[in-house]
Amino acid sequence: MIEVKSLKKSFKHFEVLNGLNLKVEQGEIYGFIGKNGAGKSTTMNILAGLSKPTSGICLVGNDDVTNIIQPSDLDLGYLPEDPRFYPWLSAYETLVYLGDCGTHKIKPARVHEILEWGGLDKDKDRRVGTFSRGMKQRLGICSAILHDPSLLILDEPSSALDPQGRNDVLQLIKGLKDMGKTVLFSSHILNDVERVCDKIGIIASGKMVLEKSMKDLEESHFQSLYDVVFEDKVTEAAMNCINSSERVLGVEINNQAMVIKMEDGHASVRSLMQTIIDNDLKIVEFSRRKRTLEDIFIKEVQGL
Ligand SMILES: Nc1ncnc2c1ncn2[C@@H]1O[C@H](COP(=O)(O)OP(=O)(O)OP(=O)(O)O)[C@@H](O)[C@H]1O
Repeated sequence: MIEVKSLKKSFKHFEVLNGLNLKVEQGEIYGFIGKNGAGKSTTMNILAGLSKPTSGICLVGNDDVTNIIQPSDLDLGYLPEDPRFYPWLSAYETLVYLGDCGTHKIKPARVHEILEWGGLDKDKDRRVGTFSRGMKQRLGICSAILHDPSLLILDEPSSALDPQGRNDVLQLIKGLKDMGKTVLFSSHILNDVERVCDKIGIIASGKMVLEKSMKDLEESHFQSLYDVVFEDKVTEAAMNCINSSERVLGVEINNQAMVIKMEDGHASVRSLMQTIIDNDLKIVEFSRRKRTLEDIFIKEVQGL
């Protein structure tokens, strides 16, 4: 759906994108993350046909956006970082107005359908100037989807919102996937990205430093550390037994909670379990520690 290769963009002598590669498959929710000023909006503006790259390939669907003359010809919906609306118009009037602007003339029935989908049907006659940030952001997503595009590019759709507002927006993003849409969205809130994305891309120093599906990421970022909580305090003898058992590299204990560092490989857990059973220790919790997206993000952008 989106294929970006060796994308470069400079503002006068200031190089923001320095050979960025990015690939979004059809039907995917893609989380685009990076530090402030990393170049996320710059990339998204180019993809939406709103800005020209210095060089590189940028395909969106069947269109080469580097040559696009009229951005509204593209089969995509775009939500800018800070969407603005006429405060004196109601939500309904806003969508009717926007629906009348482009090449597609949107019918009132579609406006009602989209307002209902965005959870704004009850507030459709209220002036947008009285809307909360969360409502404005939902209206922004409704505006982006009004003409039923295949791809949605959403610049920080949830970042300025409270937990309820973020949850509402994330639910809408999931709803877009259920409709078969492809979504590329940027965010600073890594927890939001983890909740809804199929794939993530981390941009740093003008390049993509990591691009992986969440599934691959989860598998490759498991650590060989196990957190075990026992029902009773572990005796020194039992602890020594675990510590000296096959494939255990180290043990830390704090009352009933133990952190066990193992050699890599699935067989390790079986031998650890056997040692625990042999020592007649009752387990309350047993989990493998995973690096969070935040750990991964910090590691990838560190020192660049
Ligand atoms: N029109 C412009 N002229 C000059 N510099 C620009 C222009 N647009 C963006 N920049 C600069 O390019 C860099 C990347 O900006 P961009 O908005 O793409 O970053 P971002 O990753 O979206 O950041 P944020 O998360 O803060 O929104 C920034 O240093 C910004 O100041």
